[in-house]
Amino acid sequence: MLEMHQVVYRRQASSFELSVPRLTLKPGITLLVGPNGAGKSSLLQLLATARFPDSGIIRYDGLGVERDLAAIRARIGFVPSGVELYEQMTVTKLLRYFAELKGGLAAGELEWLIESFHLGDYRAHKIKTLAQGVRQRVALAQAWIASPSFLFLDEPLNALDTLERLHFTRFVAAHSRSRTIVVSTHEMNEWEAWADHVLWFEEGLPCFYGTAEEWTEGLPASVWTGTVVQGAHRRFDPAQLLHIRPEDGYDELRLLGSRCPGAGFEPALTTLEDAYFIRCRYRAGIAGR
Ligand SMILES: Nc1ncnc2c1ncn2[C@@H]1O[C@H](COP(=O)(O)OP(=O)(O)OP(=O)(O)O)[C@@H](O)[C@H]1O
Repeated sequence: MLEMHQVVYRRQASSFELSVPRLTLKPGITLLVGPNGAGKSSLLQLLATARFPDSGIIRYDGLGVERDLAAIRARIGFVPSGVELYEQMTVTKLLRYFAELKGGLAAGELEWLIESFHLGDYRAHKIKTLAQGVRQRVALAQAWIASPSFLFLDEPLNALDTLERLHFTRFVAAHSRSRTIVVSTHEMNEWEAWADHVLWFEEGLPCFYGTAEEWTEGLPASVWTGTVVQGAHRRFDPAQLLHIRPEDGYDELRLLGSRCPGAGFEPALTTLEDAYFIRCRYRAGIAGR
């Protein structure tokens, strides 16, 4: 359990302020979403103890940084955005080095990391020679050293190819039980099947935290799919339109609306990303904002 209480953090050399009055993050996968500059990376840096708040408290299963920083850090795995790795080290040496910082490798752990993150072909390769996606896999692998209870992943799918994205999201899901994992992402669709909770940030403030079901329920609009004659989509507000697929003589539409947009339309399942669009578009109409 991860608890934040009256946390305020002001970013130096900018007017940005992050403020979390009260928030308890539950075990499982929490998707951290919000626009550029909302404070997602800043929040993850605070949670990972890479930065400290100006005021307020963060507790990790009851432990606080003022007394138990080393013990807390030993239980955290962190992948910052744009992570920098030691370019001259080989993959094996780098993983061993990160493991030393966390108290050493358990028996078989190095092999498990190399296998889990598909790094077998790169053991003896220097970091500077690796493609971006392979570097990212090394960055992800180091976060799993020592089986952390808390994982903070800043846009972890960046640079991964399509198959590796699927592999990684499945891997995280398979290892999310009894861990608190916070994943910042602009790609909600890729986490659709695995997200337990959603945390929405805007301008340094949390404006929603709840289960994935709560995120998609009770919204002021739904998603509708249907067909219209070609060009007729122009009668809809462009902000409502999610997809337009031109077919032979007609357009297939997917759009947001508080009621059925007309004959030939039917309700569609609201995805996590749809709910994000709805919440942004109808913000003023959503209670609790
Ligand atoms: N290195 C920096 N120096 C000074 N200010 C910064 C720096 N990085 C971010 N900021 C400020 O902090 C604010 C929050 O940035 P942050 O990176 O936490 O947002 P974010 O939600 O992660 O954005 P993105 O989706 O683009 O990654 C930014 O608007 C910016 O003003």
